Amino acid sequence: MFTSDTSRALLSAQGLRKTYGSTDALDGADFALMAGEVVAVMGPSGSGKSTLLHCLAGIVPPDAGTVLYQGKEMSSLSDADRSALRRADFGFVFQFGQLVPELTCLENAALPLRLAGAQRKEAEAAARNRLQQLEVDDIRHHRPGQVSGGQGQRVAVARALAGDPRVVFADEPTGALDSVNGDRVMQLLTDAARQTGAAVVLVTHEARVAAFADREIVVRDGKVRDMAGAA
Ligand SMILES: Nc1ncnc2c1ncn2[C@@H]1O[C@H](COP(=O)(O)OP(=O)(O)OP(=O)(O)O)[C@@H](O)[C@H]1O
Repeated sequence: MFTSDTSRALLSAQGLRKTYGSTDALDGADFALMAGEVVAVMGPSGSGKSTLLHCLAGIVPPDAGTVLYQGKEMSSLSDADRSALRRADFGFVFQFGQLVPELTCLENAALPLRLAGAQRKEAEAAARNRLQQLEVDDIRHHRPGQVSGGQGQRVAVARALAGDPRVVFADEPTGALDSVNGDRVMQLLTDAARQTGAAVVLVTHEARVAAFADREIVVRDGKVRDMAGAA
């Protein structure tokens, strides 16, 4: 259930504003995410969903408003500390184009851990666990160009989860897949997140994708509307 008690939230935002030229991408958006919760962010095209996700993840600085992660204001961190936080605590899945074509699926899944300083063996062992969980361990030696769209997205999810993040940010993770593959990716993503205790912020246009979440919110004209009980 949605709560305005942001003091208990793992990640929260208040009064977020972000303007691009004359466009108000966010116009006073509030948000709260509890630990382990899967929240779908819905809304029409151009309503501000991706901008909200980028501000919550510390990728884009809001023009006004605050983002608190574990009670700490993101804007108070240095760029280096924010990057370190993203590497340690956050995982990311996007619609497409996120796997490095020259690396195998296993190397791709292990990449964030390698970038965070883990040894190859240790990083690849953790990545293999996630590839198994996402049912794509068999294609671990393939390169992304040699696997299907659904398999590639499962590798991307395995990569996002390999470092045991507290929050996974997923922006239209099934947007390039047919409904059968999309549903499978969503089932595996949400099962794995629930098993590891990761919270998920899931941006999607599609009600069938949002149905995998615990709760839905709608972004409209840069503002957030809670949809608890209205699904
Ligand atoms: N980097 C940018 N430069 C200029 N305008 C931007 C930028 N990012 C977003 N916008 C604008 O801000 C508004 C919100 O964009 P955003 O991508 O957050 O919406 P969205 O709800 O995720 O849309 P979609 O569902 O189509 O992906 C749109 O009008 C968009 O054109």
